[in-house]
Amino acid sequence: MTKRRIAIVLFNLGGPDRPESVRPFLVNLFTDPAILRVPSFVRPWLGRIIAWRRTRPAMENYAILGGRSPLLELTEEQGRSLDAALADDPGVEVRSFVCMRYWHPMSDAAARAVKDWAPDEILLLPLYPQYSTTTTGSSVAAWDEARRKAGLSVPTTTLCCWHSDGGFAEATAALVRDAYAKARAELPAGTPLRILFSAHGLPESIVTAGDPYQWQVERSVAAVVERLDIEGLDHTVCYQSRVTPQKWIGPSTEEELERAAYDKVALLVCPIAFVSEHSETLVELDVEYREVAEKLGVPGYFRVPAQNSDPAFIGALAALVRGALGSGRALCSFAGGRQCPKQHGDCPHARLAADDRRARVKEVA
Ligand SMILES: C=CC1=C(C)c2cc3[nH]c(cc4nc(cc5[nH]c(cc1n2)c(C)c5CCC(=O)O)C(CCC(=O)O)=C4C)c(C)c3C=C
Ligand SMILES: [Fe+2]
Ligand SMILES: [Fe+2]
Repeated sequence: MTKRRIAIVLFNLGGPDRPESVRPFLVNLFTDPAILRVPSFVRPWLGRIIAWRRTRPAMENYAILGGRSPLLELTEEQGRSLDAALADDPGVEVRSFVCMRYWHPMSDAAARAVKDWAPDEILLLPLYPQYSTTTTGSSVAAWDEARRKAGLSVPTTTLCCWHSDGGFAEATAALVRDAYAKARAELPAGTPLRILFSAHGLPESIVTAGDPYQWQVERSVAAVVERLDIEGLDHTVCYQSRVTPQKWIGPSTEEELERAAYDKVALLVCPIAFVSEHSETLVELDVEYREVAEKLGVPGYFRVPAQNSDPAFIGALAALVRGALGSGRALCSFAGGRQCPKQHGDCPHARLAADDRRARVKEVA
């Protein structure tokens, strides 16, 4: 029996592979219309200026990691683990391809590699659990352009988001449970412990324009907390990595460090929007925020590791792949495996999130 060949395209952001790549990587990022929302005649100039200004702090961060981001290796390993998890599935032959948005391998190279492999079907799988126009939306748009250029026309399913997926929530809860127990064992008896679910921030204007990301982050946290099932658990959601002067969604992770110092509670920080280690976990959370927490006198600072190729997490991805195969449509795991009838950014869940956000903005005003 011939097997159906399935290409899984793993989307992630990408990161510089050496110090000289930092500036062009940042130029790619800040000239993306999904990131810099200004008229198109201004964007190439303004994007380059912002990238120029961001280069030095970014280089300092990557220097701590040996001058490069570990994201590509970790994503490739996730791909190999996913292929291994699906290797014995009957009737299909699966191969993962990494497709980064702002540094190599980017969409053009990924589309060519997929075409050379000649799949019967393609599954676009963002390694972002929550949908944002700035991440998954941008990657899907870049992929679509690249696959057209490559002359690749194969039935394609897009998994738009999997923020509340049970397998993802359970795998994440298991990592949190383990780190929580270790933190408790290290802390003096009676020291209160709070979990900070720290997600990448977004400019507030992007969220009020209807981006469902913040709403989906809150759904992810609720799904993990439900599975943790710890009585009276002290936890909160906060947002890190602000890099532009506009107002970003909050509370910021820095504000939460201050509140923890004031409340005299130790912190366990859990990245909730990244499923791999990279500069924003290894430098921002592990070095910068730890230093701030120590200076502020927070009585303890611990971190939950990112999922990387954790077997339970890879198992959850494999289950998502099995559920999505063969639909040939845009899917949203939040719809319980049913397809989103509209474009990814316009799915009913995105609208639901936007309505919810507007209601909250009105409440505050
Ligand atoms: C306006 C700027 C940015 C928005 C909006 C944004 C959204 C966003 N990003 C991630 C995940 C990652 N971001 C990474 C790096 C990175 N992101 C920005 C800016 C925005 N991101 C910059 C300038 C950088 C470069 C690093 C730096 O200068 O500090 C990375 C990769 C990091 C690595 O190790 O290579 C990831 C992953 C999410 C999930 C998100 C919104 C939902
Ligand atoms: Fe980012
Ligand atoms: Fe949806």
